[in-house]
Amino acid sequence: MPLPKVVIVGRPNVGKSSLLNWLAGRRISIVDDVAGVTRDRIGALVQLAEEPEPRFFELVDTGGVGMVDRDDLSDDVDRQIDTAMSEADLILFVVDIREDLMPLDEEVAQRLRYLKTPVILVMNKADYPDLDQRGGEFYKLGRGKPIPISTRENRNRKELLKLIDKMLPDVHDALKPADAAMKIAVVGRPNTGKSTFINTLARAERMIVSERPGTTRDSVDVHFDLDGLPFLAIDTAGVKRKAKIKESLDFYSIHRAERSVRRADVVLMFLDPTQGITRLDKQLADYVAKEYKPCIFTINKWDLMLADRDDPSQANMARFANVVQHAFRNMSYMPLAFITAQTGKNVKAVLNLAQSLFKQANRRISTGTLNRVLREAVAAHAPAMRENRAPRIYYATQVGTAPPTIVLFVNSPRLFEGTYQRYLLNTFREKLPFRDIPIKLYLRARKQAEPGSPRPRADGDGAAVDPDDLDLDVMGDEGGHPGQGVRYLDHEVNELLSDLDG
Ligand SMILES: Nc1nc2c(ncn2[C@@H]2O[C@H](COP(=O)(O)OP(=O)(O)OP(=O)(O)O)[C@@H](O)[C@H]2O)c(=O)[nH]1
Ligand SMILES: Nc1nc2c(ncn2[C@@H]2O[C@H](COP(=O)(O)OP(=O)(O)OP(=O)(O)O)[C@@H](O)[C@H]2O)c(=O)[nH]1
Repeated sequence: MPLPKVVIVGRPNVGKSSLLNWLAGRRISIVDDVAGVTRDRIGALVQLAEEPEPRFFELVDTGGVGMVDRDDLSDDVDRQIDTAMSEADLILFVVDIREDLMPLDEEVAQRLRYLKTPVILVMNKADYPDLDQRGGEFYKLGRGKPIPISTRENRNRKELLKLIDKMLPDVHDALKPADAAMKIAVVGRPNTGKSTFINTLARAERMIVSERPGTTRDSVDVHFDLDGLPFLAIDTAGVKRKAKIKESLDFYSIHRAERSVRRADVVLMFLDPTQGITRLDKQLADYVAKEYKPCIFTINKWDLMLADRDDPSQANMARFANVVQHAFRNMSYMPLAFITAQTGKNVKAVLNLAQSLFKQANRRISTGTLNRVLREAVAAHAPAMRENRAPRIYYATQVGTAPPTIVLFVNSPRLFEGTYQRYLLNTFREKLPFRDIPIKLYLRARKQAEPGSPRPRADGDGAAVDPDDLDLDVMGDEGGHPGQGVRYLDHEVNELLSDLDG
């Protein structure tokens, strides 16, 4: 079961980040008084049901995703909707009840109109009940009965959570059918051979290929079958169309690549070994990591690196693997594949590997297994004392898939350093079937050692929040160790496609 995702949209300054902090039970908020402050998308884990069967959803604030161009706020709205569209199970559309209905509110409503995703219209800043009646105007947005709330005065938090609980579609139903195509995004700098790769796939006899328009202009989604497994290469530019404008990886194409990444189950990040690695490659890889997408560094044009026959290919691979590991040191779990798109060498193998990553991302580990691995990890290397307090881990549970999302119940999240969290993540990857993919880790405070006993709630509804009882921000998969876990893919046996061009 994937972790249900609730995404917040709305024009600047309506209180989107305040809402996120308030629902997540955070006292320290990351709120800024300046409208449209650039910040990264942030997420938090919100608990719906208590133990013994804790139930969570992930709340994502899309405000200020990427750059916000003040002159073109609708571009920002576009990005929010894009994110919501590709990720949300439920959307919280926030407006400011103390202001009139703004054109930008209407623009958001307009864009949401075409989505199937359920939407709750949230009127924020209803600091006292008299303000609620101002909300009549927002019925115009065509979203039914809006709910007035105040993050500042802590009004209607429980009511909103109840509504979210009711509206959140049963994610079991939303599960992909087993035979659904795996979506792969082929991204990378211009000229790295992405189109050649797709064309090679499209020409392969045993692949049934069909095209249909992708989400962006000039792009298509290419369906194909490989050994009975359906694949979908998304947002592929100009398949079979050889004449194309050599666009630089500018703002537009980064935007487009990011969109493909968001839609993808697995990303193939193309690199050209003859060109080295640039800042733009890093920017793209960072985005992939931030989205917790399984990814294969696909080093194409490997034929050119083999030109020097004196250099054994393995040594050459190891050298380039080192370069990649060094450049993307936080992403050492991502496997590498060396391919020659032009001849088809390893093209099939890279797709098999993608399939394996896809499976890993969708695996669910039982709480028993997870806690056995956790106990062993802690026994091998206990977290160090901090602030004269002993960090304690009670238990862990996997609350979602794709990415695998694990909640760790601890005495106080503050006591756990990043390095210890990374140690746990690496251990999980090593001992659980998550070897090649990012894992999301949340730390949550609970006071008692035994699951099942009541814990104080970081509820916000009048209850005092213990500063320790705050959600620690998601621990990303950062700071891996260069050189660790390098895997090459160069299966001679998988050269079935190698004579395509012949
Ligand atoms: N009166 C009142 N003000 C609020 C409430 N919630 C948020 N605010 C204020 O509204 C302003 C904007 O809040 P943010 O949470 O930064 O809004 P945002 O929608 O995330 O804004 P952007 O980051 O620009 O997209 C801040 O000054 C908050 O203090 C509320 O319930 N009542
Ligand atoms: N030697 C060699 N050349 C390749 C290989 N794959 C692609 N090329 C060449 O690299 C050049 C760029 O390939 P494209 O497939 O157009 O690259 P792209 O990434 O789609 O480029 P954009 O559409 O500009 O983003 C072409 O001249 C290809 O023939 C390969 O495996 N080996």
